[in-house]
This record gives sequence, structure tokens and C-alpha cells, in this order.
Amino acid sequence: MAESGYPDVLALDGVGVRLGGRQVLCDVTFSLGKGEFTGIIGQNGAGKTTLLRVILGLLEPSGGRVLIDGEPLGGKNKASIGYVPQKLVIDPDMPLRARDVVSLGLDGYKLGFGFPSRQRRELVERALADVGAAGYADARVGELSGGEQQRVLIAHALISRPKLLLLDEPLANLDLRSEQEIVAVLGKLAREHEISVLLSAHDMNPLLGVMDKIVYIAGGRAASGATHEVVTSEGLTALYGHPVEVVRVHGRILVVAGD
Ligand SMILES: Nc1ncnc2c1ncn2[C@@H]1O[C@H](COP(=O)(O)OP(=O)(O)OP(=O)(O)O)[C@@H](O)[C@H]1O
Repeated sequence: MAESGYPDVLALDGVGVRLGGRQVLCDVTFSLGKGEFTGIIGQNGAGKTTLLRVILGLLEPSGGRVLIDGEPLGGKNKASIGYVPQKLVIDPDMPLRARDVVSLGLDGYKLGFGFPSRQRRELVERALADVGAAGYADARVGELSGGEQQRVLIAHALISRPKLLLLDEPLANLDLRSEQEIVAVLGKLAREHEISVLLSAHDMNPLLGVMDKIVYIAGGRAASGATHEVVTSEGLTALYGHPVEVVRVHGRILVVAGD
């Protein structure tokens, strides 16, 4: 239960995952309140995608529970989760405009309801404006830059009005400026639209200014809390199971092998 008295938008309680006979994640526990911004941070292969797959209900945990709004993950509350995949997989020759991709996000929503075309257009315009992508609504998505495509994907997920937005490595392969812009867009969605944002990344630094909470994964386990509480030499040494040192330089945090 969150301090507000409302149930957390997302809560994981002792979640474990076994894959191919190996315990990939063990006893993962954390929660996410309304409008909170949380980064799942870990090196390659730490288990970030696996954890997102569990939250999306695509992978059955070997133990523990996933609760959405205090209820077990199921058909009804799955609709309140928006998912942004790592990148748009699309044939560059497809004549699909940015607004078409966003509009597709409506079709999985409230099936059978059907949106009249004017309302559909308005919803698409609003979602594109919310992510700052209105300027290229009519551009072919295959011709957009990585950062622009990422905004379109976020708008696609946003149009079904999710309470919780999950993003798998949205900053991967972006240049510094696009990275900062995407972080700013997501920070605004959390603050102004009160959408709970959970994203995975291998580098925590671009997120330091917006993250309310960090979920740091290493050695198959996770530590969560405020960044300054979790990212300490002592805490991460315990998590990794070998000595690491947390070094702060010029506002950046580096985790390096210790003695
Ligand atoms: N189907 C599977 N069977 C066995 N092991 C798997 C399977 N899928 C993933 N794994 C293993 O689980 C671990 C976690 O993988 P996962 O893809 O979740 O990591 P990640 O943190 O998302 O990494 P990356 O940043 O490289 O995407 C890895 O060691 C991976 O090899």
C-alpha cells in the first residue's frame, strides 16, 4: 500500500524467475506509486527484459506475485499497462505515417467499441502532441530518426491511456540530445499526466534527474529505493556478490570493480 492510502499502481512481491533450468531472478520486491518514475538498471543479461516480461504477463514467475492496483495481474488490469518495445520493427518501404502507427494503438483498446473517425483523429493528435511529435505526424515512420521513432512508439502506447508505461531500453542507440529529450518527455508524462513510468536501462546517469526510485538488478537479485540509498559501494557489493565501488564524478555515477 502506498503512503497515499491508495494501492500501488504496480507491486512485485518476492518474484522469482527460472529460465532454462536456471534461476535468473530471485525474490524481486518493489512497488511503484501513481506518477512515479522508476528505472530498472542493470548490465547486459542482468534480467531487465525478463522482469518486464513478467510484469506484462508474458512470462510466468516461478514464485511471488505481481499486483496491479492491488489486484493480481489478469486480463482486466493488463489493459492499464502500456508497453513501448525497444524499437520499431518496420519495413522502410511501408507507407505508414507516424499518425498511422499511433492510431493502431487504439485498435487493441476497448475492442468492439470503435472510435468515430473525428474522435480518433483528435486522440491521435493529442498523443502526438504529448510526446512532441506533432511536427512529423505525416512523415513515414521508416524515415524518422531513432529518437523520433521512439516518441511515436511512446504516443502509440499512450493513446490507450495507460496508468503504467513500461519501456524496454528506450535510450539504447540514441545520441545524447535525443536521449535527454526522451527522458524529458517521459518525466513530463509522469509528473503532469500522473502516469507511472517504469523503464529499463543499462546506464542510470541519463535518468538521475527524473528518477523517483531505482531498481538495481545484479547477481539475479534486485535492490530498490531512492538512488542515493541503493547505489552505494556497500549496497552494490552485497548485490553483485563481489567488491564494487561507486564513484561520483561531475554529477555522474560510475560503478567500477573494487579491490
Ligand atoms: N528463454 C531463456 N532460456 C534460458 N535463459 C534465458 C532465456 N531468456 C533469457 N535468458 C537468460 O536470462 C538472463 C537475463 O536476460 P535478459 O534478457 O532479461 O537480460 P537483460 O538485462 O534484459 O539484458 P540486455 O540488456 O542484454 O537486454 C540472461 O542471462 C539470459 O541469457
